[in-house]
Amino acid sequence: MTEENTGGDGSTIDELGRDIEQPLRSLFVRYGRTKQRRLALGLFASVVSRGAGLVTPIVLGTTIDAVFNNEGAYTLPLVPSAWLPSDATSQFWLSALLVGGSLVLVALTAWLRDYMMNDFAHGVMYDIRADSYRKFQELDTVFQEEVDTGEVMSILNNDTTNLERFFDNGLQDMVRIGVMVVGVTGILLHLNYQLAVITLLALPLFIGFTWWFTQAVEPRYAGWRSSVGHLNTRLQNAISGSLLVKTAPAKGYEANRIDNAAKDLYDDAISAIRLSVVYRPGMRFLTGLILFATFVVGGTWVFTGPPGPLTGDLTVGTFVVFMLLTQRLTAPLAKLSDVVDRYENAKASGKRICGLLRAPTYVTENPDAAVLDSIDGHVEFDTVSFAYGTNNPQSSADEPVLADISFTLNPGETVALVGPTGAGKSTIAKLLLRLYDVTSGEIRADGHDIREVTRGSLRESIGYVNQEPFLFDGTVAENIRYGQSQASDEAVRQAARAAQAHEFVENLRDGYGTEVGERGVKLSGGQRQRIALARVFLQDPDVVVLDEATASVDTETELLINRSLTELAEERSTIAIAHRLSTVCDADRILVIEDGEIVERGTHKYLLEEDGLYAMLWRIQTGEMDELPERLERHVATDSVVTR
Ligand SMILES: Nc1ncnc2c1ncn2[C@@H]1O[C@H](COP(=O)(O)OP(=O)(O)OP(=O)(O)O)[C@@H](O)[C@H]1O
Repeated sequence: MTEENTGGDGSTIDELGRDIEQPLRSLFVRYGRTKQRRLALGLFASVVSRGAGLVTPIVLGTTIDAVFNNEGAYTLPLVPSAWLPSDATSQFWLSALLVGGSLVLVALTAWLRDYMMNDFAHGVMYDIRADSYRKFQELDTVFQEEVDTGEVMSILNNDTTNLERFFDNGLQDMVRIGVMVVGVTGILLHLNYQLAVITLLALPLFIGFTWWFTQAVEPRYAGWRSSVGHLNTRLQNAISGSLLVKTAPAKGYEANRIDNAAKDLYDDAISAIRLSVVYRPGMRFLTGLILFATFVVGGTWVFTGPPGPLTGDLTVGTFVVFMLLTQRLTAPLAKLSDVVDRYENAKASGKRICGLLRAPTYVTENPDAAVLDSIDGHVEFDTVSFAYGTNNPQSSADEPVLADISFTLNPGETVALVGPTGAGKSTIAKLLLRLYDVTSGEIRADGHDIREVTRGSLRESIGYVNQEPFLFDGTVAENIRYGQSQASDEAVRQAARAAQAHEFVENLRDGYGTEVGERGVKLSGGQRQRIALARVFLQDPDVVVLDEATASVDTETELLINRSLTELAEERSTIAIAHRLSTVCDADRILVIEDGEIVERGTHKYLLEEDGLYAMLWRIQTGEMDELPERLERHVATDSVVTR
């Protein structure tokens, strides 16, 4: 499996993993290598443990014949006769010693096997989980936007659990089956090859039946895993949008959609299970058949001598050993169905995990990228053009969104971006954070092309606050400290004071230790916004990007927040995006964006005098104009894209 760009065939994770022939081997090679010693020890212990388990039935057979029935010599496979005692008492005690010793050996090696194999399996799964998340985090923003959250959750959760089950128990069962088939077959052939052939006659049936099952079930398992992802996506959407679901007019709409996704999952699961319920009992029947055939042929042989074309003697002892060993053979063979079932399920999951791991990235980090220590806040956009599709060839969003954007932000200055909805303002901010790469042109921070500096250091130098700040489930202090875990309590308080948050936080039930709930639901929109601002104050960046930071709060809170925004912008280079022009009329420069282009630029006063789009927007907002001019109506009616 390689991680380089795969290009072409669709964008979903299922599609990316579909052509991988051996996903489990790929994952095993990639993640198991560093844990080879544990695996080797585990496998060795497993072989010894299973082998030692065969000692009891073998010893039992020879003891019955030679010691109790006085029939035949006291022999043991692989042990020269000269080493064995000749009197019955010594033979009996040697048998007792071997049975007791093998019991101890089985217990010790079983412990070593379980310890090593579990350590190996869980270690591999830990690496796969951590890597899958890291990979998802590294993926291009455009790709992340195309993949559903539920889908990724189901890969990180359900698919890895499926794989864990296989690496954990499946591998052990495979070894067990291998040792039993090879070991027991060898012993049976050694004891009485003619009866052994009867016993082993059903083996080709096992193989054929299992082959049929794997071929038939593989696509069904892939469909099942994919349906789990779809249902997760629907559930995730419905749960996070539960307010809309509750208040939307069409009451049963979401429930119906979940119902449909659940029904698809049911259909796919049942279609795979239908095969599995034929296969499993079928395998059990075949194993029973082996036992039955051995019992009937062997029993007749002991009673009346060799049946049919068979020749020679079969002693009671050998017959007992045959039955005991055949049981040891059929029990793991019956389990083969579980292993194959688990393997096929894990294979389908493995494909999805590999799909995620091989997802191509286009916004990549230059290996020689410099670390941006601290910048003096000088930012330049130089003839920047952008289309979302260029960051992901599979994307259909290939229309240009920005064209020839050029402007300079000098240290300490505030540049405001205003303009109709969909004009491209937020896209400009996201390009500066390198969430996407420009299609052409260049963005420079302190003279460095931002593609030539590490993304981490670039983003550390830029504080970003948007309209819907995200809070994690945790305390107020943890949220302010997010990403800066070393910050002292005093620094957190100071940041909260600067963000006008300290007072309300102190009044919460547990002050800074108050739990904010998932996504901060226990706080109001304005409170969440101030916590997010405190986070940026603590970060103390050189450049601040405020994307509609006050859009979702009431006028009183806006006044409070504006006070802290002014403080935040002081001595820092600031890009402020706003619809409410009153919040940016003091900016050093205002850029008016329309259809992805800068159509006007200047100070508030200058732009009013120019009497262009800005003046039009201003008059509407101040109530001087109450009819929407045609130029603006067009923007509301259509989604703006660059038209030339
Ligand atoms: N992830 C995306 N993939 C594809 N197209 C996008 C994406 N995000 C935004 N767009 C498109 O890019 C254009 C500019 O969007 P952007 O969010 O930059 O506008 P905006 O000026 O910030 O709008 P608003 O003022 O409404 O926030 C719009 O046509 C939008 O549909």
